[in-house]
Amino acid sequence: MALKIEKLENAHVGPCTFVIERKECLAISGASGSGKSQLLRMIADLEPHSGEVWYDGTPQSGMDAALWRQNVLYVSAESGWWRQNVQEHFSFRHYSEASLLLTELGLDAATLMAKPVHHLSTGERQRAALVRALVHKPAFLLLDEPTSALDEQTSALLEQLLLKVMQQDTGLILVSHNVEQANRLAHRRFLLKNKQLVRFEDGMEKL
Ligand SMILES: Nc1ncnc2c1ncn2[C@@H]1O[C@H](COP(=O)(O)OP(=O)(O)OP(=O)(O)O)[C@@H](O)[C@H]1O
Repeated sequence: MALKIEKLENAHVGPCTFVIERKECLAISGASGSGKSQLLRMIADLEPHSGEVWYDGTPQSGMDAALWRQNVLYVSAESGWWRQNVQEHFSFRHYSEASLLLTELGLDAATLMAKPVHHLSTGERQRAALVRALVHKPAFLLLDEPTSALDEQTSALLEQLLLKVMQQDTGLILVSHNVEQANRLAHRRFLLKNKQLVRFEDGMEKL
């Protein structure tokens, strides 16, 4: 039950090759513009690329794109919303689970669900976007700076939730500038440098 990334490459990043198992967290850091988001977006099949990604033995090129993105789900730091109110982005069958998750993230679920998206704060929108992804129970979750708009206390709630999600069989690829957060969550850390992923441990590049 793994996601295998093989020689994945576009003009901005790669070729990158690595494997991540479910229940595992792999953190990627790197300078602004080094290609972290591009890498996640290629893995989620949201950017043209060469190379291949395999999900539990099935290649990305052999799976319907919508199904792929449900299993290998990218959550951007700046989420897109397409309807007026938050609750319109959740199907009825996901509503109670979404409410529980929003509460775990320190939000008043009923109030937030009823709000127009454009009335949410940046941090509220960021948490709601994560919940919108989690209700689909992805096998692998690709998180792009998931706490960039959150205070320390709320970030801790989100990290607790991510640990729980991992225990429930989801693999995480976490892009984060927050070293402490990467150390708390990740089993392995990588640095993206000169378009390549370099193993990174104890603040040192590992050859
Ligand atoms: N749609 C696009 N068209 C052209 N170039 C792009 C596009 N998106 C990203 N790039 C370029 O690709 C490179 C990598 O961008 P990317 O967003 O992956 O960086 P990042 O490491 O995630 O940066 P940050 O930490 O600032 O979010 C940058 O040079 C960026 O300008």
